[in-house]
Amino acid sequence: MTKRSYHPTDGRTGNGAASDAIRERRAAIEDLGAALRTLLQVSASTEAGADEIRLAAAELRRVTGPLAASVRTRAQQPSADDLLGGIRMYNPVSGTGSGLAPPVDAEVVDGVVVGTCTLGLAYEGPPTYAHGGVSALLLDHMLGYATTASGHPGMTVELTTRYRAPVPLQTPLRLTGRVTEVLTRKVIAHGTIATAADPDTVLVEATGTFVAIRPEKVRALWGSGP
Ligand SMILES: CCCCCCCCCCCCCCCC(=O)SCCNC(=O)CCNC(=O)[C@H](O)C(C)(C)COP(=O)(O)OP(=O)(O)OC[C@H]1O[C@@H](n2cnc3c(N)ncnc32)[C@H](O)[C@@H]1OP(=O)(O)O
Repeated sequence: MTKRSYHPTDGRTGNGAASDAIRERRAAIEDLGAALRTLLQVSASTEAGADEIRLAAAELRRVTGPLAASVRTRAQQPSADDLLGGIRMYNPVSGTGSGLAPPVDAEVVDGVVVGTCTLGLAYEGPPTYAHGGVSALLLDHMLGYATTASGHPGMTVELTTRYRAPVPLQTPLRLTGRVTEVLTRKVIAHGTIATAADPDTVLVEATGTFVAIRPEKVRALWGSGP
């Protein structure tokens, strides 16, 4: 069994060349991301009174100030990222620095991307189950990971999701993504969501088409490059 994955702070980095300062900053970003995730989940589930909620909101605005003093623009990539090394700290699905990300932890096992995550109450759609758009987000990521890992990166041009059964919150999940067909510029991939306890019962599946970006499109979208 062969496995491949990337992680920003435990040495499994893309190029292994991060300086101590970058590693330290990534660890701090992870710390903040973890705190934000806890906050997001608690904020979506707290039954505290209005006074406590207002107090927390004021405190949060206060601590945001120093961070907001130095921010990047849309045109700048995060200095802690390593695009070619596969490290994106703020990816909204897998980024350990993102409060939005569950985060999904994924690795390639024998050509299939296998991911795990648990969705908290902040991702609720129908009561006690995940929002369907969140499932689509997770699957788009798994399929995109699979196409990139197969050496055929591209952008999603079509994603078809089939919701067979609701995805339970606060339950460890198992996600998969695999490339099923490589055409000239198009790659087709398929992915699934199941619970970790019952991986053979597919709750949601998706098929996606990804298109390799032509150099002129790269220039049009990102100028000299993202
Ligand atoms: C260990 C290894 C670790 C690796 C570690 C990686 C980890 C990291 C994982 C991150 C995973 C993130 C995964 C998220 C991926 C997004 O979410 S991407 C964001 C969402 N997608 C977009 O915004 C794309 C929007 N679309 C576009 O900008 C343009 O369509 C594109 C993609 C630039 C292509 O434009 P274009 O070059 O002008 O394309 P065009 O020549 O018109 O069409 C090319 C082909 O595609 C076909 N096509 C175009 N549109 C469609 C369509 N809607 N349906 C079907 N076919 C279509 C055309 O028919 C044509 O096919 P052929 O005629 O050649 O057979």
